[in-house]
Amino acid sequence: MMNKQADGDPAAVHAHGLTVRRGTGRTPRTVIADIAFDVPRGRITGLLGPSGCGKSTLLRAVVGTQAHVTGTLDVLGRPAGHPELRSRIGYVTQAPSVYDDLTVRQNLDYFAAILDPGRAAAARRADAVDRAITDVDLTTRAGALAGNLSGGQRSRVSLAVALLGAPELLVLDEPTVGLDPVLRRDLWNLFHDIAATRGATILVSSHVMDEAERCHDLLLMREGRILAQDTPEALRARTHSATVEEGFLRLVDEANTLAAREQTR
Ligand SMILES: Nc1ncnc2c1ncn2[C@@H]1O[C@H](COP(=O)(O)OP(=O)(O)OP(=O)(O)O)[C@@H](O)[C@H]1O
Repeated sequence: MMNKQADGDPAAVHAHGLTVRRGTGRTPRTVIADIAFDVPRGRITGLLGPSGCGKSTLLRAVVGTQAHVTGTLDVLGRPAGHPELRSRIGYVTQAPSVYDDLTVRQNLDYFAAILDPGRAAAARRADAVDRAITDVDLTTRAGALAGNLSGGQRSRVSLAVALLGAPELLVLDEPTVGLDPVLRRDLWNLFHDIAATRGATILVSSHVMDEAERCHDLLLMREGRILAQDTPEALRARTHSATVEEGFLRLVDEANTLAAREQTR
């Protein structure tokens, strides 16, 4: 069954009874356990949680690169991993896939040629590359070797690659990791610009709780489970907390108390 948003549009991502096991051998470990959530279209949803809670695994499941996924996982109206989704999703992994010995523009030309091959598509490819470079604000660095860029600029090249096919859904795995506060702020402003101008849905993970305040919607994750799905404002109000981080910690304490009670029954 496809889930509907409040305005009647199907959610960009709909998960129900979603379980993921990882590891080789006879007994792969359950790292995501029977979760349900929705990612609304046209908004920025932050997937927040501590290191190792399963964020990358969940994002890999959404883009269709994760094995041992069971349950319902619909993405843009298709089951995750459907071939039709390849051109509709942009995915930026934690390790930026940028060639250091190519310039920014050459990197983009290369990936554009894979996405939209053939001589007949040359003009369309050039437009897509120009637009992606402009969108990530790297016009003045288009001729620079990727190996000579700063960490923040390299992240923006990765993002530009993901934007090439004009994706409806952008999946970003901890894009701000290792960046200083100014670069992190700039990148978050860029995500908002992209969501607003391209109308794209953005699903972005982070383990830095203050980044939660920058999202429209939140999925708070802990130990392979969704602890809460809410807007930052609603979460703060519901948990009587000044920040999302404080609210998250309250929910963790509540979950721990509940689990302890269950155990003593
Ligand atoms: N290739 C793998 N084989 C087996 N287990 C794995 C593998 N990769 C990750 N895991 C386990 O799956 C769990 C979730 O890992 P995952 O990388 O999804 O977490 P994360 O929240 O993205 O962490 P981080 O913020 O550090 O990137 C962890 O317990 C991890 O040890």
